[in-house]
Amino acid sequence: MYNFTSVNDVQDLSAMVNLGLQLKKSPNAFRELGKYKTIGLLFFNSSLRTRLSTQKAAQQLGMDVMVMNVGADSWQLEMTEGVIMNGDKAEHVAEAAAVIGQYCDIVGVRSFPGLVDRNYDYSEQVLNQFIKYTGKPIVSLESATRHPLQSLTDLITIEEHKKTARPKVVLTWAPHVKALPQCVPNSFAEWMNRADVDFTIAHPEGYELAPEFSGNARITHDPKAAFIGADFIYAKNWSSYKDYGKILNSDPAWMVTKEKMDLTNNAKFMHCLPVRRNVVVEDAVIDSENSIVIQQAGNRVWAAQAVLKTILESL
Ligand SMILES: CCC[C@H](NC(=O)CCC(=O)O)C(=O)O
Ligand SMILES: NC(=O)OP(=O)(O)O
Repeated sequence: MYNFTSVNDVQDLSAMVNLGLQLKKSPNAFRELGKYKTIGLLFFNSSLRTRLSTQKAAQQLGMDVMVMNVGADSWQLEMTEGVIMNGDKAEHVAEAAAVIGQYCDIVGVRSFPGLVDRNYDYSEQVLNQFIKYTGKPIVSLESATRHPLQSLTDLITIEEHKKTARPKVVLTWAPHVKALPQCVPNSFAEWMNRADVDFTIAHPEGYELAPEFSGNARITHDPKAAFIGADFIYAKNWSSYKDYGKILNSDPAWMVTKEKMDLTNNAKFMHCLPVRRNVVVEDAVIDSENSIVIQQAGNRVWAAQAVLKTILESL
């Protein structure tokens, strides 16, 4: 594996999941592998889990780590090709990425979508420019359309906690006060459609994900029905893909409540975090023993370490 930007970069999904679980048991088994190698982690947007877990994973493989908040710590970058740079942006991504590629053996990039121009976002302009100009392996730390480290984490967590061979997994939309990316649900759906699970997506009308992501998932527009008999409830807000970047619904009936969780097969509650308590999910659920959001966040380290180990072995 060279780049890690989507599930398509993973040759053997169950082997990658098992590697994550193996590393969780023996975190320092490969501490020599990344010695004298450097990873650069670039953040155009905020992060807690991705920033800390990826650093920890790299350190546990013996790597040196450099972290930069692009635009805040560095120069404002011009991302558009062929423009006259007479505005407020001092550096073009062509030079910035190429220079970063001189310093790093692997580069991680977080760059959320603008949620204005769907074609621009869904063509992954920013991620592809770093792939083009760094000349080094790129790991997505959440791009304009996907969050693959989160999705590998989610699959590892489901594998760890499932009680049946083919669990019923439900991705349920939940309200939010802001227009959020489709990255996490896109990516979760992409990975679940390749995993051995019974997968349902529940969302209001108008929140259909792009078909290349929702795939053959069962879809329902009923905020309760999918909870019946579920083994895993994965809650997430996203803005409309069809009416791009818009908030079409804020009905609190879509919030995850104990009443709805009581319809499940004693389901585990999952969320990628950060989560808006009592908007997305009520305290009674996220504070219950059915919530595995902290264990899920802990597994971010093992997902990142499995990916970095696999890339290091191909260098
Ligand atoms: C891992 C999730 C990152 C991001 N979440 C947010 O931007 C939440 C921001 C907020 O709640 O104000 C998202 O939804 O893609
Ligand atoms: N889930 C996740 O990626 O969290 P951060 O945005 O805090 O990194």
